Amino acid sequence: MAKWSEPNKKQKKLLLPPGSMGWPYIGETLKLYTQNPRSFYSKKLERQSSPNIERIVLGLLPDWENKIINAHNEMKRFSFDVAMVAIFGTGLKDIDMEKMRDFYYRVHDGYNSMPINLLGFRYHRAMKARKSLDELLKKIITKRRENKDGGGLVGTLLRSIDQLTDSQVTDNLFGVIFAAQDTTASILTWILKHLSDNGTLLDLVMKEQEEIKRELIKEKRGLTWNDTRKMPLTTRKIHAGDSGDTSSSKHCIVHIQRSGRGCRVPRILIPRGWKVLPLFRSIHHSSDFFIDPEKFDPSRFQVAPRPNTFMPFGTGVHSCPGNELAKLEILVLLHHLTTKYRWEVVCKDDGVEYRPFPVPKQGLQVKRSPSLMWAAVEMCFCQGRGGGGVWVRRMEGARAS
Ligand code: HEM
Repeated sequence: MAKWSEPNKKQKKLLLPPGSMGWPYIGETLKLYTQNPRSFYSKKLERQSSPNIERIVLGLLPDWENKIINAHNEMKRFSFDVAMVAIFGTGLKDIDMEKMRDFYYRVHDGYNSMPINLLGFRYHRAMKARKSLDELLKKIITKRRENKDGGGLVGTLLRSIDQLTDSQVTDNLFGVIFAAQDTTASILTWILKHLSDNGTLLDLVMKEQEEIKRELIKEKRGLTWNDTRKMPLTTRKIHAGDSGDTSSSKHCIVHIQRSGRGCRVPRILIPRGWKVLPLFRSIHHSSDFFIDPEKFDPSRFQVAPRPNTFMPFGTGVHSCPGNELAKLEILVLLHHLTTKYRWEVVCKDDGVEYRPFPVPKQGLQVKRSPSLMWAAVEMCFCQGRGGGGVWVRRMEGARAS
């Protein structure tokens, strides 16, 4: 069994500051051992993921039966489960998922809070949970190493054992869960809302998905990665969801390194050595590049946007290595949702909340879906129901698949 050693000078630079709960230097770490920060999740793995994602979706949707549920919370649950499969592969039996989720949620709850490390404060709870999460992850890592289990991202990280310390592996795993969960959940929540608000778009998506479903029934098989390539319309909805309300609130750091005084953009001189944080959301919402940018209009993506005007997954070496996985999981969920259920946002336009990713605010009323043939999923943003987001209720009478 390999031994963990003290980090060397190069590794120390990559560790989180002591006591930190924040974002690890994932891209840097990945670059260190792969020379390519984009390779942690291969195309092959992504393609093999559809059955696992489908299993998660099929486990999740019936859970909504006859209940009012908070869609944003459900989407967070879903994207967390998918992230777990991406990280640990399919061997999740040895992992206490609920414990992991609980610790992670507590960290998440406090990472943006006042840094008061005293009993009773959110930050304190988050720090404690981060420690417990680390211990849990380290136990799994040790077991995986002993069993020479090379599945998932953790397998890839462990193979780079000469270069990564124990803490670096756990930091990276934590960072990937963080990067994978809120982003995807936020986009899915908005897509559900926008599709529900726009019956014509929903009909078009349903039509596309029904066609694929017919093929699956005929060939008696589940959804594959290739099937998701035949969903251009639904994919455009994802782009619209990502560029509209949801457009990534992450940022990309541009380090101004040019010689001389710096770099000049129209009207502003950015001095040499400065770091600039472009906010992609403002680019996606700019009427310089998009007609009626506030409108949820997937048809705008029938034509490719101008270069560098649409970057929901970032750009450059630190752009999102999980982008294909994210699109895959969204498409798989939308396929099952639109072919088996009908839903309705019942309380509309109560505004947007940033946590930090945009999600619908709480505080709207529920209205029942008129559909008879379909199972209906009612959604609203109800005040005081904890967590906020879209509230969903599924009703009886689902059309058999
Ligand atoms: C729709 C969902 C997602 C969106 C909109 C999104 C967006 C982004 C963006 C904009 C960045 C760049 C941040 C920057 O430049 O500072 C990023 C980085 C990253 N994303 Fe995603 N992401 C999504 C899903 C995922 C998923 C599912 C995973 C993993 C399974 C993931 C893993 C990562 C990682 C590890 C990074 C850091 C890369 C680096 O620093 O080099 N993301 N993401």
